[in-house]
Amino acid sequence: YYTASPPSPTPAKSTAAAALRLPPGPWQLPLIGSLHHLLLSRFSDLPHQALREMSGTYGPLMLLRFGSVPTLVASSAEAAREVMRTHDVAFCSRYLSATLDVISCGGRDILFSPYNDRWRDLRKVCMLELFNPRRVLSFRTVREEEVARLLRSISDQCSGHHTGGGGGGGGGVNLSDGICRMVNDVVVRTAIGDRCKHRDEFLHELDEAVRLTGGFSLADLYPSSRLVRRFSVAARDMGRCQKNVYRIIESIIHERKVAATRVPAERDDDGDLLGVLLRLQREGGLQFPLTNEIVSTVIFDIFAAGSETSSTVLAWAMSELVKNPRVLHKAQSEVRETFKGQEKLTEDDMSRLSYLHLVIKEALRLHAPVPFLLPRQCREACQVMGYDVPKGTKVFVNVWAIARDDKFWGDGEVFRPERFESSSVDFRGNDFEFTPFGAGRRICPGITHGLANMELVLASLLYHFDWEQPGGAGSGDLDMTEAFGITLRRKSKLMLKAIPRVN
Ligand code: HEM
Repeated sequence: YYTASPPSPTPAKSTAAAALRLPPGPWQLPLIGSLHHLLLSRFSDLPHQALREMSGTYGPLMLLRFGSVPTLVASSAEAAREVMRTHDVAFCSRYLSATLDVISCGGRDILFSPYNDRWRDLRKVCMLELFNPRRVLSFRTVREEEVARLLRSISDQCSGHHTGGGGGGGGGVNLSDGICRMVNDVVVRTAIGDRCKHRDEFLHELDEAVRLTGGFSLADLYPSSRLVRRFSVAARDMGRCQKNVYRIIESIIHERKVAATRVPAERDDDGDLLGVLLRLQREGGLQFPLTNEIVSTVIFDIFAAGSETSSTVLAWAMSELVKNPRVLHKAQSEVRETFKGQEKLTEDDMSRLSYLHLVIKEALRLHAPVPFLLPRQCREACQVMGYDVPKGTKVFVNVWAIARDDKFWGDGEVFRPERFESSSVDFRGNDFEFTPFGAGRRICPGITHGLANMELVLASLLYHFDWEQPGGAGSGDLDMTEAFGITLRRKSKLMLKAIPRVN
């Protein structure tokens, strides 16, 4: 046994590695490295929690080895600041695991692309066409329509128009699925101008992708072993998932191209992101050929990153509200008193609320949907908090743990939106205690978009319905178990009883 195996992906250079001052970490075994510490932990299926516990012993900057992959784990605000601000240039590339390699077509997208000119260009196009505040605002009607559809579907379930458990009784409304479909419809409409008729199949594949890309499958632990990859169930499932997802997206692109040739006069190139990408593909203008594959990967990124995150946070926010009746009552009173007598809420109304925004902030704090951020990779050897980090090391920033750290938050595990009332701590990448969207060059470009997708729906759910656990269960009984994947969802679907509010 040795305490720190050569962290560099080139173990032959062990003499050079021995001279390095590597970050601390638990002892390692040949072949599996530090994996047994994770597997033997009481949080074996929740690595973000297991690593938080380990950081209590080894400190805020740890070096572990999972299979053959040296992994740096940052677990404090100071360590996060070093990674995402002080050494942002060194850590702004992505680590492409075997499963991520498959779903991102070798990192030819934005989310998992290495730090290069193609990533910069694609990100710039999306910033201009999708993410800037003016553009986000222009999609307001889309959000209002989709929220109205969700509310109608919940009302229908309450009045028994829908089979499968009425909202007023039985098993309750499946709010997880309702929210997920609604947010996906919004994001897809903003990216391609219309709903996706294969939406449910797409969401099913996305579920699979989220589960498979957590980073701890055999293929991800031994990325250089062709044998492991060949026999890995996760790699095989991921391949199938990738084929299905790209078949759906390619059919959307194909239909769009055919429609454009049929009625060229009605072609609105700049109406949505897909139109812009197809125009750029025809006209050139980027520093690289915009192939069909790249267009598909970018559209997939937006569909996936946009809907998975916001719907996960919304499901957690509703769970916390039902679990904390005091907060639910306060948020509901604010919405109902502010808009008393109004038939429905619009986006313009959202600026008149204050507590609701704190509820969303607190849900983002307690349930950072991407617990380790998207994995980064050290591009050049550097020193972090006095330790050497070798080039090629995979990096996790445990933002989930940092946002619950009692040293900073006091009662970090408690859902208490009021904590933000007198605090200037924000999630836009400057306060490293709270970075659910990341920070630095790879910060999420969809913050405004994501917030807009959450505010109106949460306010409307509270305005139009009362919410309870089905079957008269008390609020304390609500299952809050997490399911680990590249995002952190609820393990069980959120089933709640919706009681329409009578004005
Ligand atoms: C609650 C909402 C959201 C959360 C919490 C969230 C969180 C994140 C996180 C943690 C990252 C990785 C950051 C890093 O590594 O530093 C990310 C990246 C990204 N997000 Fe979001 N996101 C949200 C909404 C959205 C939306 C609505 C979109 C698009 C419509 C979007 C598109 C992206 C893209 C394209 C990236 C990749 C950026 C890059 O690698 O350069 N996100 N997001």
